[in-house]
Order: sequence, then structure tokens, then C-alpha cells
Amino acid sequence: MITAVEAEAAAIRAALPRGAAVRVVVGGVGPAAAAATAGRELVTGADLVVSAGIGGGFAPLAPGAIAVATTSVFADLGADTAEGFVPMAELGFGVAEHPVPAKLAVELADRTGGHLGTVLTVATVTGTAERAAALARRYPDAVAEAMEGAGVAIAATHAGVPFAELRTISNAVGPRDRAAWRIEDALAALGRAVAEATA
Ligand SMILES: O=C(O)c1cccc(C(=O)CC[C@H]2O[C@@H](n3cnc4c(=O)[nH]cnc43)[C@H](O)[C@@H]2O)c1
Repeated sequence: MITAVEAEAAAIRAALPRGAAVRVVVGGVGPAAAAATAGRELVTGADLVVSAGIGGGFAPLAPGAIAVATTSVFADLGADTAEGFVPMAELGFGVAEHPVPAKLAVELADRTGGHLGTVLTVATVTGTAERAAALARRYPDAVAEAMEGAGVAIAATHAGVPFAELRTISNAVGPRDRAAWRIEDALAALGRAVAEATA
């Protein structure tokens, strides 16, 4: 499991059953750090790699809720134009959407009680209602936004290893309101979700 920060890794380690064959690695914030870390870790072998941590939630997901990716997508990798955002794939520069094997996503959601949907990976955290609405229009089934998942997915694809993404909600995707963040609730939910997923 690759997390962005130590607090996420600590919540996961505390929840894992004793002797679980799970490596928990802190990779840093953002898709580039996550991809580099996952690539390095996958050289030593793994059956599965999971990007796990807190994230922003799209309605109706509220702080403490669990999101499980059906697809992790680079949502802000592309070009800004007068006609709007053009995704990387439409520019002819590769793949932005990284599907999770359906059986894996469904099993993870069943075990954790998580909401299935697209999880967006962004390099810039959404901080306005306008951007949140634009993302929701482009990805109507989006359940969460975070900064690492699709980076980990790229490394997993290169290594030929299945990938999943698990996010617990700390804040709503929308206008920046740091006081409304519920990081402790999200970390507690992350621990519960990992305990349920690995029981
Ligand atoms: O100071 C801020 O306003 C601020 C706003 C959003 C995120 C941060 C972080 O430091 C987040 C880093 C970390 O958390 C994940 N995360 C959590 N919520 C979101 C979100 O709404 N959008 C994107 N990422 C989010 C992210 O994966 C990072 O690892 C500070």
C-alpha cells in the first residue's frame, strides 16, 4: 500500500492484522512522487498495489465515508483552451484513465462498505465551487479527488501488477475551507476500511 504521508501509513499499520503480508510505504504527496515510489517498490515484487489515503469527496460522500475506485484518472493533465479543458488522451499523449480490475474494485467495496466510482487524481487541489462543478460535469460518477492514485496506477501498469485505490473522505471537493477538514475522522475510517479489507 502506498500512502502520501506518514499519518495515513500509521493508521493503516495499526489496523492490519498481525502478520499480514502487506508492505505500507509513504511515497509523498502528488502523482509524480507516488509513481516514483510505486515504481521503486514494485521492482522488489508485489501481487497488488493499492493507493490508499484521505481524499476530497464528491456529493453525497461526506467526511468519514469510503471511496473505492473503479477507475483512477489524471483529471488535470491536459491543455487549457478557450473551449475548455482538453484531456491528455484527446491530445494524443497516452492514457489518462486507469481502470481497476472490476472484480477487485467490487470486492474491496463490498468488504469496506465503500462507494464505487471514479477517483480523480489532481496536481492542484480543487478550491472553488466552479472547478468542483466542472470536474463533476466531466466525471459524473466521480466519488473522490486525491493527488496520487493515477500515478501509482501508471507504475502498476508498467510492472504488470493489479492496482486499486481506496480513499476515505476528509473534506468536500469545493471551496477551500481548511477549518471544515475532518482529517482524524478520515484516518479513523481508513483504519477501519483496511481492517475490513484484510480480515
Ligand atoms: O491547505 C489546503 O488548503 C489543502 C487543501 C487540500 C489538500 C491539502 C493537503 O495537504 C492534502 C494532501 C493530501 O491529502 C489528499 N487530499 C485530501 N483531500 C483532498 C482534496 O480535496 N483534493 C485533493 N487531494 C486531497 C491528497 O491525496 C494528498 O495526499 C491542503
